[in-house]
Amino acid sequence: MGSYTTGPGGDGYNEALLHKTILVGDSGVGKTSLLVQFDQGKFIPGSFSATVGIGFTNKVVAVDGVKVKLQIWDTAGQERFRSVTHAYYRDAQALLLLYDITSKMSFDNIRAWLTEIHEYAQKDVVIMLLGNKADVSSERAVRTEDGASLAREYGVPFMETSAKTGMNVELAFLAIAKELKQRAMQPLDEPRFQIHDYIESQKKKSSCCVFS
Ligand SMILES: Nc1nc2c(ncn2[C@@H]2O[C@H](COP(=O)(O)OP(=O)(O)OP(=O)(O)O)[C@@H](O)[C@H]2O)c(=O)[nH]1
Repeated sequence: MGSYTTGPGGDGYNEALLHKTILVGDSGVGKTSLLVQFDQGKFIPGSFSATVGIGFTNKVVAVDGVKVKLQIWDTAGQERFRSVTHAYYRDAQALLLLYDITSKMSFDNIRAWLTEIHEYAQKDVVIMLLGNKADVSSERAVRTEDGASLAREYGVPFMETSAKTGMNVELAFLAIAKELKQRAMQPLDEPRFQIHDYIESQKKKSSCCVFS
């Protein structure tokens, strides 16, 4: 885990170290689309072109007046690239694990992904489960409560997202950035930041994020 320097940055924020975050999940669940939506605020519809290998995007998020730099690695979901991506798990401070709410198989594979994560990633890595493509409600194959229940079982935060509409995309990355910043900077005698509570309170604030 990186520690922060305290000198003021040129833009009024304190300088911060880079936090490595990795997007993982089956091929086609929307990892690249989620990153493009977060980075550029757009969704590129059309034919699906699978990621080959791995690449990253740097993104700076402002958390309570502190710059948190996320280096977000987009991995290829296809099985044949798995050994390449394992090598990147070790240095990751956060992992966003995606399934597609219209694909039961991508959801069923989440347990296998979590086994891999526990095998290759650091013990204290921040994990968040995301059910993506929440905009495609007519083809839903995984109930919201099943996603929430699996997340509870593994003790990880959960939300549904849409890389298409942008629903909860910023919230997911912001929650990760907050958690990483708090872990690095929070004095020991202060109450710990609760990522679950933060996500639930933010979901309630926004009518876009309430599932009924
Ligand atoms: N409707 C809808 N389509 C989405 C969403 N996210 C991704 N897609 C579509 O799903 C397909 C796969 O998306 P990608 O972002 O390439 O998936 P990926 O997980 O990066 O796939 P790999 O690179 O093979 O691991 C594309 O056709 C996207 O346009 C979403 O939230 N809603």
